[in-house]
Amino acid sequence: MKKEQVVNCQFSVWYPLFKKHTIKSLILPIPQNVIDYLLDDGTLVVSGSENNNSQTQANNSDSDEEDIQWTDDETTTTVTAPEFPEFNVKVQEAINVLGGCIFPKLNWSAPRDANWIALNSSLQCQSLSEIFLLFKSSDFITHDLTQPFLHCSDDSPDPTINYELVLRKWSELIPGGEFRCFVKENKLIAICQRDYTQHYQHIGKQEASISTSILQFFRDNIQYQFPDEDFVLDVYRDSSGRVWLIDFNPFGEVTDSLLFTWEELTSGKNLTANQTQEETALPDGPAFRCTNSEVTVQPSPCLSYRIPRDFLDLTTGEDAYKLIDFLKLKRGQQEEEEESNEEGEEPQ
Ligand SMILES: Nc1ncnc2c1ncn2[C@@H]1O[C@H](COP(=O)(O)OP(=O)(O)OP(=O)(O)O)[C@@H](O)[C@H]1O
Ligand SMILES: [Mg+2]
Repeated sequence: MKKEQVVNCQFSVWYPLFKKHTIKSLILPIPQNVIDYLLDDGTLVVSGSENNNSQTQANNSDSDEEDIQWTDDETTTTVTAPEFPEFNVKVQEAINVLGGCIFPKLNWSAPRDANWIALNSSLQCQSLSEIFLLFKSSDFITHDLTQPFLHCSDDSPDPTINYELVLRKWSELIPGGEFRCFVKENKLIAICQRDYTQHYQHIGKQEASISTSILQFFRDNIQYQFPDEDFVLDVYRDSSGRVWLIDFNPFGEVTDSLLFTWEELTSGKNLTANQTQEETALPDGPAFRCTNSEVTVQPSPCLSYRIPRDFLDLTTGEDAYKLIDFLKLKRGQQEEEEESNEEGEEPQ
């Protein structure tokens, strides 16, 4: 994979070319101080909300009246969230233009690994502070900011990247309608169900018509129009059968090959489909793979980014037995420590 391929998959490169086939979106350049804030590990406090300010002021006036000294601990420092008033206004205006609810991305990635941290467990945002919370919690966003050219084979210096906040109008996409398409030398060679962790009955049944409509969409609107000849295309087939463009990704290791392997895709050899495809496959059409039965259902790959279930149960206090186990464990540890302290004492 070449650095130029990665550059070409940035949202602001492809969006102007394919605007009418995808979800309405707005792109805002990100100021350097905001990038610094996103990269700063220490500042977990989330800024960007005017509501936060007014709340803090109200609290301050309360405490003035009562004159309570909450803490005199010298080690306690108050971390205040940095504010970006101008950027905040621009983002809020853009969110309003897009109908009030948006899906946020950086040049390439969405914070898919961080949705569990959001109050609604979703990537739907209505303000900059919600976007910041997701971005600051996401390894995928950090990847875009720190190593966008990982796995590139050319030694040339890294191209300069202008970071941009992409705001996409929120759309309720049904996971069973999403497909990833692999394009090599301008030929659509493979199509895969995007959410391969689940079995969707309709996909297996409608394989031929899904394949035909995606191939038609590709030929009419994408082929020879993207600045590269190798790329990965994500599409959505809505309930009326219309195909929409969702995203472009580099043709290489950084992109998840789902039910195919990169070896198969790059060599083009053994690029066979599901066994069922034999009767339905288009001659010379793309190989099509989907999850065929409940047996092959897998856990979501993003689950590993979440905090362990036990932590969650303990913090919510929902599982009393886990709390008891935890306290027993703690007591056991204390007793062990006390014993070892006693043993370690030197006779006088
Ligand atoms: N506008 C939108 N509204 C709601 N959900 C969306 C929207 N755009 C994308 N999604 C959902 O989010 C998922 C990820 O979106 P997208 O492909 O843009 O992210 P990505 O970071 O590029 O992912 P990948 O790393 O797999 O390429 C999509 O599969 C879709 O389910
Ligand atoms: Mg993508």
